[in-house]
Amino acid sequence: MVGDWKLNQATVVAQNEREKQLLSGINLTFRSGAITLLVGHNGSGKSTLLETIAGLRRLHSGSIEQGNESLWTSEGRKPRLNKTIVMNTGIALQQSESQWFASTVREEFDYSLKPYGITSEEREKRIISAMEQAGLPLELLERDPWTLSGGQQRRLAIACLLACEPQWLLLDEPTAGLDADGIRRLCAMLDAHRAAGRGAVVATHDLDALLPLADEVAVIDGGSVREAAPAASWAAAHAHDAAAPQAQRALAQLRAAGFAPPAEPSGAPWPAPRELAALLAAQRAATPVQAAAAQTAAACTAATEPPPISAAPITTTTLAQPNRLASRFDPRALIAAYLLLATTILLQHSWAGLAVAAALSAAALIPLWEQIRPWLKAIRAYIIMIAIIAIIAGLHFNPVSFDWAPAMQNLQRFSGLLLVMMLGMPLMALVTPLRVQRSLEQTFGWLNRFKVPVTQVALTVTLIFRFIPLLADEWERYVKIAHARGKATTASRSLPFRMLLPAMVPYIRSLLRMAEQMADALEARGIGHPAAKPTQGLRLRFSREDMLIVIFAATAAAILIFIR
Ligand SMILES: Nc1ncnc2c1ncn2[C@@H]1O[C@H](COP(=O)(O)OP(=O)(O)OP(=O)(O)O)[C@@H](O)[C@H]1O
Repeated sequence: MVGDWKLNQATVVAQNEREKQLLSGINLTFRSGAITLLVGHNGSGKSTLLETIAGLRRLHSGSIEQGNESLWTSEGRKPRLNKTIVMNTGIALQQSESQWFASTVREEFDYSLKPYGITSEEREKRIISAMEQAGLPLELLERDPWTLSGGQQRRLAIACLLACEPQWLLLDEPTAGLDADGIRRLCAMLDAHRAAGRGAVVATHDLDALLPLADEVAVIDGGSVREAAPAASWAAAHAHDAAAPQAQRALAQLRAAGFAPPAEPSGAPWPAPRELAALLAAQRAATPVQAAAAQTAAACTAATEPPPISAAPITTTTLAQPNRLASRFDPRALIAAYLLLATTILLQHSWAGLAVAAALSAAALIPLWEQIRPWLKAIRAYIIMIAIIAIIAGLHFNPVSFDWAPAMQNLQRFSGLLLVMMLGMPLMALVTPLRVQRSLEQTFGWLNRFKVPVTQVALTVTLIFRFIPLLADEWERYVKIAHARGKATTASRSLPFRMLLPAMVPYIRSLLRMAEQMADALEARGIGHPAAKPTQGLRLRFSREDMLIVIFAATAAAILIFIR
């Protein structure tokens, strides 16, 4: 039997917004030989917590231990994951059905089992047993995993985990997409896992299926633990709230309006559904239609609000802030400013010109530092690449010497490009795809008269714009999957070289699928229909701030042309 998981003041911040806490000060113990459910609203932090326990997210502060061993070790230059714990733990991420790396189901098992170095007989035995437990016919072993149905892929994800026989299972929404038989098998598997003295932490909204099986429940809210209790007592006190918050609010309103008797301390905490329906019908009959509708709407709104927090307080930084920056500026001002600066930077042929361009770019970028931060690694890689290219350009081998002129020429050309790229980086965060589409339609709509397909071009540009950040997100997802399945011990974002290629191939396949979906989206949104109307609901207006941006860019461009 392995040790319990202990989280001590575990805090995690968003990778690209370090002031945003995703988990704050989590103190929890997950008992070995027990099943713990993580419950909470959408976005409360359950997946983040599971990924943090699995070492797929770095801790900002605090510690995580399994038994007496720490999850993170700092031997050597960089923090690494504890190999024993990594091998003990199996995680199924939220979209575990879209994680395939190999061309057949059998090879998927091989990929998952590779880090364990078991014999081929043992491997075969485990594969067959896992397929049977998951209810998958053995003839599927030679099929391409992507051709299985959604539910079969879910079952396969669980089967791949089972084959590794981990001591700890971390499951994110494991019942999603499973039919009744799949859920029954999952519960039986969890039961057997626990009976063998092993532990599981399961993030779920499916209390009907999993609460009867659970030993403990931890309620996550706003990245903090709101409550942790034995499952039986939690179910007695809260199951009704979790299962039917809307109905509970409606009952409270019925009581307040005198349509339902007040709750009696010794009576049932909850009326039977039939009784509640009868009370609602009585209230409807007595209340004018509009007032009843308003009351129902209020009940629904209240039901979506998170409940008050009784334990660890949430700081304002843990709450998601709407991206106001993206709707602050007119995309036309930003694009015009970018084009003015980028063109005049590329015209510079002297170091003095580049230095002035760098100073002007810095003036524009310093207020946007938070939007540049996610790109820092890419910028560093580009600078290293420029240096290498310059050295190669200057090197002569016969005889060995270094010619500074071509080296500096290359350095100058690529430095200008770096400034242009850096100015473009924050643009993604400063505009939304819809606003870009609207700005193109509003500016060039008059060309429709001359049969120029402005709407179609605007929609295409917009979707491409939307596609670019998805590339990075999808890569990050595959890195996480490769990390978890390959049992890497490096810090979660840096994949060991040997795992890069296996992650690359499915990533490219996934991009192709996304491109197909984009083409479908284009058609669905009217790209092939000339009668389709542009998005008229939004009217962009040039503000004083937009004007200032353009004036700053025009002045900078004039200076750059002058010194060129
Ligand atoms: N890399 C990130 N950068 C910024 N915010 C993030 C990042 N990853 C997660 N979040 C935010 O952290 C919060 C918690 O997300 P998480 O996926 O853990 O929620 P969850 O409880 O699993 O939700 P669900 O029930 O919908 O699956 C969300 O508000 C999410 O937007």
